[in-house]
Amino acid sequence: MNSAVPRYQGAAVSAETARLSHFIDGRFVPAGRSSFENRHPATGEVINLVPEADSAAIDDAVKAAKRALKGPWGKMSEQQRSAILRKVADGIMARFDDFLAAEVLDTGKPRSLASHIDIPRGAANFNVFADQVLTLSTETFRMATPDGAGALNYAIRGPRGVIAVVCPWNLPLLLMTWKVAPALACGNTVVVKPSEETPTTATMLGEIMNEAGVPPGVYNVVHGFGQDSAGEYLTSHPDVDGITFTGETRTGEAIMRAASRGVRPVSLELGGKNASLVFADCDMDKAIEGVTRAVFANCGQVCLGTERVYVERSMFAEFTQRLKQAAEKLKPGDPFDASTTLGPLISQAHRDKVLSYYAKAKAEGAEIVTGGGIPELAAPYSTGSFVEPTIWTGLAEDSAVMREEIFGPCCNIVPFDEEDAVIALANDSPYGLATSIWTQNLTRAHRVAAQVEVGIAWVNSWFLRDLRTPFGGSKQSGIGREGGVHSMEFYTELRNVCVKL
Ligand SMILES: NC(=O)C1=CN([C@@H]2O[C@H](COP(=O)(O)OP(=O)(O)OC[C@H]3O[C@@H](n4cnc5c(N)ncnc54)[C@H](O)[C@@H]3O)[C@@H](O)[C@H]2O)C=CC1
Ligand SMILES: O=C(O)/C=C/C=C(\O)C(=O)O
Repeated sequence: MNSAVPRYQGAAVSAETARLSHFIDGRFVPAGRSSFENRHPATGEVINLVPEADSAAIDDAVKAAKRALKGPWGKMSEQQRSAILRKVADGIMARFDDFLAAEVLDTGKPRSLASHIDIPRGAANFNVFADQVLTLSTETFRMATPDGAGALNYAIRGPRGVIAVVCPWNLPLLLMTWKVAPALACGNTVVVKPSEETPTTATMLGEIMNEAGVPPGVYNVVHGFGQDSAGEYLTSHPDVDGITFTGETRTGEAIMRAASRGVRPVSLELGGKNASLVFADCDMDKAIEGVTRAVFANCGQVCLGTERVYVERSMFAEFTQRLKQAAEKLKPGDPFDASTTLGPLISQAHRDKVLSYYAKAKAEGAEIVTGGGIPELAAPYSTGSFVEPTIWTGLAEDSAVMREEIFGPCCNIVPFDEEDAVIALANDSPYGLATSIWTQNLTRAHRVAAQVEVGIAWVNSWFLRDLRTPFGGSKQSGIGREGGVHSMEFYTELRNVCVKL
């Protein structure tokens, strides 16, 4: 056990203040130009100190990753890599409680949520891509040649090389492993830059990688911020061969600019301003349950979440009333308490941003159905970054609150009369990530799903994920798709071999 990895005993928030390390070349390395505090969003208490990588530390990590491509990792068969990835998945499950406590401390999300979604998905990502790599195929073409003998073309796949993995804070382990697992399955090596808000589980995974037999240098973790810090140093490092990023659209633009130097490929999963379309012929109970999750799960900090709810006019009043009741049932507080259903926002800075939209909604003439402020909580949660779940009606389509990604537990509900009109409203957004459609008329469901300009259209569900399916956004919500074979496409380089017979 390396002392650089904190051990979490479950719910002790203030008891443990540890110092995290980078994980470079199979070792925990505390180097950096300075360190910064990582705080528990539910209370504001410091949970660990994190080193900020300077450009020399980033260079060490990238060089280690480059060397590892030529070492035992580069010589392993798909079967060997697949077996190792399964051990990584088993390792996460064996330390489930440690990962769970670390994720809850870093994010403040309810334990019940992280134990159902974040940690199991962290393990599942490794198992899915351990399978996927074993069934990966390529094309073959036989061609005619003037001498009549012909030629045979076949494609082979190889790893792209060193992949930079830049991650956000909303689903830290889940989103990081969603990229690391396929990258490793395809034989790449990675340098991960977790969000400065949630550095712990990526660091802990280093220990699991060592135990599973992942050779040194294959998985590296460096800590720090974005611009003029670890994120920028990493994405502009000339020995990085590809960059995968999930986060805000503006950051995606900066990363594309960095990737353009040296013409490196990027995979970007960016922001959203997603709509739920609720038709009068829906199953109301299911629609309320699904839209409640889509708006408020993870305190609204999910790129796939809904911030615009369009409801057919005949049921608008009842739906609004029932969503209000569901929002008011959410219970903020200690994320380790089983009865807590609403965590805090990730930070005070993010709370300031969300509250600025609450103020804008008021200024833009919204009717506040519920919420709009900060909940009253007893210490120590009174110093956490909680906000009230909030519902508005009456906002104009061109208001800032209806156009911009807020990333908080809030939505505006709008009545509609016609199917075509609501599709046009849903599509009138610079983003194109996800939509959920609520109707029992299957013909309508297929018709609407085919017209919404998004990467993911759910019918009578939300966040129902088959990890083999294409995942990503259109318009300003991203470039490329990950998931199943689509991840394999991004994380491999194809070479055509043409053999003259
Ligand atoms: N999945 C999503 O759609 C997410 C959206 N957001 C939105 O983004 C807003 C800002 O949150 P942030 O955590 O600051 O997101 P962000 O997109 O700025 O940061 C995500 C990651 O990118 C890194 N980064 C930032 N600037 C960079 C740069 N120039 N070069 C390389 N790496 C860079 C960060 O250090 C972090 O690891 C939130 O308020 C929210 O609205 C945040 C997280 C996830
Ligand atoms: O892969 C998933 O199931 C979820 C992805 C969610 C995001 O990308 C996000 O919220 O940023």
